[in-house]
Amino acid sequence: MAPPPAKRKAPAWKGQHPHRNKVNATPSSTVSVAAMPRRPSLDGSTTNKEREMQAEASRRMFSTSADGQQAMPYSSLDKVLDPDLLRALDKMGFENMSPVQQKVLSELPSLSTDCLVQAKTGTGKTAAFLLPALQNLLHGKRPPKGKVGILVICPTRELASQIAKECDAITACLPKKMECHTAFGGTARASSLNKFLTGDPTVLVATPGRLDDLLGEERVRDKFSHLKTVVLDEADRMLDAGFAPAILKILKHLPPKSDGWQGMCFSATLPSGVHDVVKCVLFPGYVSLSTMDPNETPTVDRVPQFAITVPSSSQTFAALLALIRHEHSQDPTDFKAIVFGTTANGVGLLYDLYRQALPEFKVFELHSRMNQNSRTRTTNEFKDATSGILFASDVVGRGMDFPNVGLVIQLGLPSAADQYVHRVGRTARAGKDGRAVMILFSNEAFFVNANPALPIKPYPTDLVSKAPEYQRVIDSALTHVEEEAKAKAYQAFLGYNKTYLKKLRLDTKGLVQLANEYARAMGCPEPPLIEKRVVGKMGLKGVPGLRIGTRSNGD
Ligand SMILES: Nc1ncnc2c1ncn2[C@@H]1O[C@H](COP(=O)(O)OP(=O)(O)OP(=O)(O)O)[C@@H](O)[C@H]1O
Repeated sequence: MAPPPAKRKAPAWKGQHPHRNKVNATPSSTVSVAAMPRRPSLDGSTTNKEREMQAEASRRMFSTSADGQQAMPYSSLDKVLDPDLLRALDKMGFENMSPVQQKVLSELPSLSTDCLVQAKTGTGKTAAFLLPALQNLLHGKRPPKGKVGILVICPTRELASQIAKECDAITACLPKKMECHTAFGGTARASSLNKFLTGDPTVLVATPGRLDDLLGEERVRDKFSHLKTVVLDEADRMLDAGFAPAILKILKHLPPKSDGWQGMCFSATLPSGVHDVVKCVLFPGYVSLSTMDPNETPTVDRVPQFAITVPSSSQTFAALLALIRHEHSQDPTDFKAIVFGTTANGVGLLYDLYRQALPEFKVFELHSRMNQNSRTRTTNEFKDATSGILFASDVVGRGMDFPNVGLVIQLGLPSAADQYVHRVGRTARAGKDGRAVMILFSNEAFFVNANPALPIKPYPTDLVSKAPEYQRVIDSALTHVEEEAKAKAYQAFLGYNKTYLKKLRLDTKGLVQLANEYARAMGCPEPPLIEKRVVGKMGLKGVPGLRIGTRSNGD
């Protein structure tokens, strides 16, 4: 039986913090770095080469901290963080703190203070919330075995898995393994619940839907009786109209805030109203930290951003093909790109189409119409890929860390400017460079002028005039795409754009005409059939141009 781990020294940070006076709230500046290595594997183990590459990236990625001074090495926190956490960070190649990590670890009155933290995409917020929470667990009153000490809630399944892997890497050197469990939809409820109930889930990373479902059981609620920290990652998204009801229900099932658990809210975008909604998680008097100047562009400084406007939706496919070919010709080495579409079925169509139109590229698809196993497999494959094109919906629009993505393309209107920022944040991560291009058709072009804070410029090369030569490739590729896939994309196009009629300056008749143009662009000889009940649900009953009926192999 190994001797019990030596009693851990109380952290020096309870006294004067060695760095507190050196860091203030001026915006960070970061420099581009060499390619980021493959991420540490699940247990945090990395080969020496990978570790050195990450360390090199760390040295250069955050060569200036949030206040323009030299970034602090983690080795300087030997009196702040547990030595086993520091050892794991060293193995992961986290040699210097990122600006947000430095702020959180050196500016909070204590590591158990409630905080609202804003930092640009790809700058290490995950470790910035895991480290204080884990330090408190290791050096505070540890919850009894089997009880949850840290609860992290995030918007998507893939992000929950990613945060759990980072937690496993950071705790990999602890003398006693710290279990980090996940709870999200699409996975077998019974088996993951059984593991959770019989295991020692010191950390749980969950999406709201599944967590809310599980908390309906008394035996699950009992596991949270000694909760120490609750983190909302992508906090503005977690507290928006979509997720807030589930978050409030979850909080009702947890011990009351008066029990003293720490709340932490993190995001790259924090709209002004966020201060009203974080009250459900943060104590009054919580500390706000930001590595961004209020007037700074919300996207990562180094990312040149462009927009291409095509006359109508029928030129979108050819314009996208021209753009990918042009961007690849400018930087053919390790060409790794993400193309965001607006709906799952629209993304599925893009994947089917460009697999044919771009046979020399490895293409991937990720969206909510796929089963979880396929989503997980594709996520891991694209994380490890050195090149390829991922066609994705917003299921990976926030938080997801795909190393070395050099280009993000967005087709169609993002749901909001903040979503645009998060999508762009899938490139230029960890200090690396990146580029971002939007392809909009004329009705959507208002987005650029409506968001002057976004540094979006016209794309420097005229691709629209080249579209006809690419249209031939698209037309040929479309002959290999199933009619049902086109019909689903057509229906999704109607449903998505119906919510933006006012912004698109369209009436329902104009919307159907636009959708029918899109159908022609997909090579449909006539608009696909759409069921009467679907037309009714969309509020398009009686609008001319629709073909009402049941498709032979439709849903
Ligand atoms: N101190 C560090 N040294 C080296 N690499 C780091 C450091 N901190 C984070 N990284 C790496 O930087 C990348 C981005 O980290 P992370 O995903 O936590 O960013 P984020 O700020 O949460 O991004 P987003 O806003 O998109 O959620 C990851 O690959 C992570 O491993």
